[in-house]
Amino acid sequence: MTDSLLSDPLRARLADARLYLCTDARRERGDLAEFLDAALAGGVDAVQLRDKGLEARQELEYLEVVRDACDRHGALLSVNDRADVALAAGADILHLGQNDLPVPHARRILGEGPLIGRSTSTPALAADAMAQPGVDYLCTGPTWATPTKPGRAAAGLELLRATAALRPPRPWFAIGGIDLANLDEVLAAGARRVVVVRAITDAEDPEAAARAFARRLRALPVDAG
Ligand SMILES: Cc1ncc(COP(=O)(O)OP(=O)(O)O)c(N)n1
Ligand SMILES: Cc1ncsc1CCOP(=O)(O)O
Repeated sequence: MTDSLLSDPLRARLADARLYLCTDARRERGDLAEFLDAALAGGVDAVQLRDKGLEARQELEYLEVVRDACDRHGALLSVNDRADVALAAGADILHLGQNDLPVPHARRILGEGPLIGRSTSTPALAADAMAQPGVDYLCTGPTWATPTKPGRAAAGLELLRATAALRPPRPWFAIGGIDLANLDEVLAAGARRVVVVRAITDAEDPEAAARAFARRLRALPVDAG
């Protein structure tokens, strides 16, 4: 990948992102649109539909709703795991885990278009991902164990401190068990961007929750990455 983050409009938008929401398809599409309008009005910068139970056709139907909501609010649309679905949905981002498509293969399918994000769970994996051409951002965690990703041990705040110490040249996000009550610990560990699920999807007032995250995340400067 090139490191010309700010010369590419999509990478510039990613560099500005602080709050990344993953949501499942538990809501009907009309309710999903309303929920997303609230979360995006509150300050969510990127939305991923993360629902392992959907077939591609259903996923695309839901992604239309997410695409429209992101367009209304100028946010980035992210697709999890599948390069074909990302292309078909006109996604801005494809997010890949350690066991998903290798980045060069995904890039071959995607061409120059969407950005690619990579999950990491140790500082060594983060360093490795940063060294890979084509990785546009990292996501590291789970910081705390979470029912949203069962069976995965907590990596702890130490993972965030170690990742921050690497001074990643690309944006990096902390994930896993993050909520408004522990956000200060996440920020103190050096993270400046977060991915959240339940803290917004389960919030009584998703707009207020997103606004509180965004205000506190945007109060601090980010590094070049
Ligand atoms: C933005 C973002 N970050 C991390 C993940 C987790 O991806 P992965 O490790 O591949 O796990 P699954 O989501 O596939 O269960 C993500 N999806 N999005
Ligand atoms: C997808 C994923 N990958 C690592 S933790 C996680 C889920 C985070 O969800 P929550 O914010 O509800 O803890």
